[in-house]
Amino acid sequence: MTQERLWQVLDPPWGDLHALLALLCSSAAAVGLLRWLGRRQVQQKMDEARRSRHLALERMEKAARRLKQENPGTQSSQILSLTMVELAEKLKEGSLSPESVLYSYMDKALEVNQEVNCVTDFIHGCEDQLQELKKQKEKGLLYGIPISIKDHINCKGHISSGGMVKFLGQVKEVDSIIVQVLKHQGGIPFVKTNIPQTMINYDCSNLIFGQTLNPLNPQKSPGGSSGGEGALIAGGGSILGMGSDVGGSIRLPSSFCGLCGLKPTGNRISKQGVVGALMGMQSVTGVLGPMARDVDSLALCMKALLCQEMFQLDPTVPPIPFNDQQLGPSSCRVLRRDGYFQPSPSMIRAVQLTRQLLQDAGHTLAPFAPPKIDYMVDELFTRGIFSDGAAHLVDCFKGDMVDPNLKSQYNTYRLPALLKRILAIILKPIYPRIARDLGALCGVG
Ligand SMILES: CCCCCCCC/C=C\CCCCCCCC(=O)NCC(=O)O
Repeated sequence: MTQERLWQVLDPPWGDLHALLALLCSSAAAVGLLRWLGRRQVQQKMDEARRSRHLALERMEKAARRLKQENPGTQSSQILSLTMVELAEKLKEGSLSPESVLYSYMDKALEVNQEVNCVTDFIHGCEDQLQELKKQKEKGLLYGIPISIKDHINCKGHISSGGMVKFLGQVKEVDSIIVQVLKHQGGIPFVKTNIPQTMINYDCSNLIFGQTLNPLNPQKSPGGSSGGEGALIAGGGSILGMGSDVGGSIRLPSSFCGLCGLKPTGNRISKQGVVGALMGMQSVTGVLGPMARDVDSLALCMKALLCQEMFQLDPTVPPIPFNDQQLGPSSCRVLRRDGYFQPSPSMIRAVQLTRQLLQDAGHTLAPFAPPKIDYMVDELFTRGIFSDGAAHLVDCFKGDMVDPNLKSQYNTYRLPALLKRILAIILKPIYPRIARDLGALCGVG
């Protein structure tokens, strides 16, 4: 009776329940088919990107072989053992040729990549650049230095994937400003390196290019998000790399891989020409910066980057050159613990040793305790980077698959704000920190 009345009200054109069921089933099948097609499209794009990488690495192998044949008698192991400052000097005085240095690093990078999966592309224009260098009237500060570039920093003729399917196939038509300046200073960008999907992560894995391992211990992560850089430089396949950092993406992989990394002050280096998942946030500034084996290399790189070329190409960068003076004895603050994360015994020991070394080198040291650490982390940092409630970040996953390493993070980001707030209230007595994270993930407004 009720069913009959329902049919009367609905006045179904199909006539009976079977037709309704058939419609429901076929709708479900259509949805399933569309999803399957969508996933297949994503899979095809990822396969295509992997094929391109494979071809690029084959091309790199051939180029290295050719350069080797053209420069017989080069002592690659000797070149690879030089510090960046020593290498720069030898290149400048002409006792080493940019060709021999480039192919030594290309060879080594290919070897390291086999072990830890850190290279995503070969910047084939580096061969033309060897010729360009010969035309430059003055030898720049990075003359002939091979440089690795994090995936998301645009290089002409290459994609910047950000570890996301949505950026695949978008070949960049111009170099980012940082790459233009590196080239202006004689540097030779030669490979691009792996990152985690979206780069908002401290590991280094994405579904397109896979997981990067730590060359010091392949059971471990190199850290992220500039993890491909960390792994390649620590493995000896690059002497200088360009990374980026919002909340640790240069500092963490540098630390995990036993390297030096610098997160410069916001807007010190132009960010024009990079892709990312967190665009436009103003309160927490993302920056590009160098990673290398020692501090002198970072200083040389910063000196090279902070030049007229950079200030002219991007007038929003304050035209303040590198200040050599500050490399002398200085007054430093030592952060023994930040009051938020528990340091491991090895970290405590490392800080103590560094403190001693700095003191012995004549620096004046004083303790430093960051004020209001909980407020800084939760309210200024987390709420700052997710000021839109992580909406833009969640949007980046549309038409993509989520890397298993990011699943729990992603699922948390996409909870409705009301649910995040309710969960925060429930979890507050047991897990106050997670509760504060959830509150901060609601964003502002
Ligand atoms: C049960 C799961 C709970 C998940 C809670 C998630 C809370 C997330 C809070 C903060 C995460 C912040 C991650 C920031 C990573 C930043 C890395 C970075 O610097 N990337 C920028 C870059 O590469 O340029």
